[in-house]
Amino acid sequence: TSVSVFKKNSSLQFGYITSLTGSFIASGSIPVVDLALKLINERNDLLENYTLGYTDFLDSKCSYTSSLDQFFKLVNRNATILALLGCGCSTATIPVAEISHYWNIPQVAFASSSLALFDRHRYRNFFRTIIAQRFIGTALAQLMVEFGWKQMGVITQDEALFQNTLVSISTAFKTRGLVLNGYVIKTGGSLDPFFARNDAMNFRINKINAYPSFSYQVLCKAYYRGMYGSKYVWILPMWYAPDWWKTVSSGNCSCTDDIMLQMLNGIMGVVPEGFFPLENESIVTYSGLTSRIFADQYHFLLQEPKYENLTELGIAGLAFDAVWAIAVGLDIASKKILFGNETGCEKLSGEIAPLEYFNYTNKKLGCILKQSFSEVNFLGITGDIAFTLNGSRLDNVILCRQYRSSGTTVNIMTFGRVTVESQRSIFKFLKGESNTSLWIGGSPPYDGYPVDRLHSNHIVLVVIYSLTAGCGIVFAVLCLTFNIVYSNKKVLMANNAKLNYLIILGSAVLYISVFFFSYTPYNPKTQEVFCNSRSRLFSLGYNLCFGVILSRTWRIYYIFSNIKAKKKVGIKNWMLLLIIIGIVLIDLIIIFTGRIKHAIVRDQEHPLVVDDNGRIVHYFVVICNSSIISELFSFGYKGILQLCAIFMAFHMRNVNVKALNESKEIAAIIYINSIVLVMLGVTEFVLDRSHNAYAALFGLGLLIDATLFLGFTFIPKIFNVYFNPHGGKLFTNTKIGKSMQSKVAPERIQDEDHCKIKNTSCSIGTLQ
Ligand SMILES: NCCCC(=O)O
Repeated sequence: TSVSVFKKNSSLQFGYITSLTGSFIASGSIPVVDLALKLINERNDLLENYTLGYTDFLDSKCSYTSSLDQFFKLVNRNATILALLGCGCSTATIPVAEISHYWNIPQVAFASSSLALFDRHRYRNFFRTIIAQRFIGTALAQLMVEFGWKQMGVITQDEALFQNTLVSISTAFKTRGLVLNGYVIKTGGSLDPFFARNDAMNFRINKINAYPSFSYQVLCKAYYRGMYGSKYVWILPMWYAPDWWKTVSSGNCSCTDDIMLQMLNGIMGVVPEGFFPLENESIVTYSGLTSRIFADQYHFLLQEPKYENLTELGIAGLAFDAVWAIAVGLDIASKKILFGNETGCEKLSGEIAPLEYFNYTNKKLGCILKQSFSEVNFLGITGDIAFTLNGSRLDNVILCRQYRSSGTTVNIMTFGRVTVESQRSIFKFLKGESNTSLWIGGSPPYDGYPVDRLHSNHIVLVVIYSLTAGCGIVFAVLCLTFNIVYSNKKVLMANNAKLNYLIILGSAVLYISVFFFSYTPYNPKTQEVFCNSRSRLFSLGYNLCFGVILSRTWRIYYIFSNIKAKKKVGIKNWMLLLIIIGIVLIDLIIIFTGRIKHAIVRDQEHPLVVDDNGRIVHYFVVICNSSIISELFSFGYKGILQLCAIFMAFHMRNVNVKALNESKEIAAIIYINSIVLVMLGVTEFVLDRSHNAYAALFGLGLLIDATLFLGFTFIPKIFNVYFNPHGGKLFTNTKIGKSMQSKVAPERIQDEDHCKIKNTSCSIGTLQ
């Protein structure tokens, strides 16, 4: 049926394809299209000799293929159309807009806001009254900044419109340094990937970038997951039909209207101002209507029997303006034709002829039509209707709106607007609106952005270990005093008292390093310094002590292995010193050549903590491992030294020359140190990210080791000096086990030891 109201001389027709079914329903445009035609055809100053009408309305089903199908049907009819109104949602419009210019007709859309349609090379004859979703990202980013949010989750329906909006959001977010966690879900696909993300609950601000039925499902699912209330903010496109959330309208029954009302309350979003009829309801537009009258008439029409089953369209004003744009465009064209004005279209094929004689192959008329539509400029019900070079309207004002429900009704309130300018964008609350009217509690909810904190070790651990290490240092000072005061006692002279200074120094360094292992400064840079210091202090202290023990072990082992040799076996002081220096140096070279990598990594002991204010806290620790190779080298090196010591200690297990060779104490040190070394190695390689366990075990190992070296070296000597101040019994208890008996006569050891103590020329491995 052809729709035209008042007949003039000739009739002009446009095609009308819209999405009557599918993801986006724009059937509610029919009454306003009819209303616009009625008003246009009543006018004498517009399309004077013509009656404008559309052939019939066709359903693009908001689908790519259905839309193309309808378009081909339309252009293959006998009746020629001069323009196309359509084709509903962006998904349906895009493919038709790509080919409609081959039929030389202009296409005007009122419900296709995809950014993709900006491409003039592809969509040559395309115009639209709807504003493109160009500034949605910028406006959202501005709101994020305004409310102090840093991150947002976004679930996007896999459709052209939303894919492009997602790009616009992520570009704007990147510019502002905001975090976007996006999921794209196919239409009809499962929403689980979005909700099952590990960190889904961390995102308290979520944007649904989708058509209404998809949004319904997301909100419904969010309800059952408890993702609503004052702690969550959902952001929606704000151009949905007024009743989109109702169970009946959405065709969805997983949630009740009550549930959806609960979900809707507080939901906010942004939408270009030009989507809606003028806010100032007293301005009379080109159509002769004010926005108030338009709204009243629309609601009145929707009650009429022929329209009663249609879904109210939130953007009906754009459909109304689109019909007016077609009328004005055709009117301009008819005047150009009347005056023979074909400027810019001269070289094209086809005759300049009245509009009623237009056919799809007439490029000249097609060109005039396109040019005429480009010149359209009038005040529509939604604002100024004029097209830029890419066929879209200019609009840089984005409205910020919020659903507010009371009882069983829900209203959409505009609370602010973002004005997007080339350099910056500005958000302003509307009069009477503020954070207080927007949020329960008067301030924006927490966005779930984790607060990063550097974890420090438990204070009890730090205190206990520091006190113990302090006691250790006091003990080292006492040993030092003892070593100085009693340096002329036989028990010390017989055991290279000077080397004891190195043990004292090494142990003190180990005690000091305990503090560096247990205390963790809050500043990452200071932590790095601590990290560097502690690994070096540990190696230095350990090797000083163990170097002395090893060199002494070797001395005894060497003497007793060469006891039968004719030539006197002499081990000089400097030889032992050289061994110790060598041992220390090699490890320090390993430590210093291995690159120390500082990394701030998630604390495995406390990966995620919610603090008293409900904020998510991510704890981090600074780890400062050398490269694994250098760590392996360093511990491997210590392990090899340990094995050598065990080997020698094992072979001397039956030697017992009291006070001279300390073989029992040395053996005890070596065996106990083996266990400590294993503990340190395991801690270093396995527990480096569990900072408290690491500090506790490594610190314990160091305390044991330092005390072991000091204690076993000095306590027997202190006892000895106390009970045997003159060293009289020093050489009376000499036993040599089976393995050594064959090699040495006890009298010889005694004699040679004795000679040393008496400060004579001596050769049994004593320092000279
Ligand atoms: N404002 C409705 C947009 C729908 C679409 O572009 O598909």
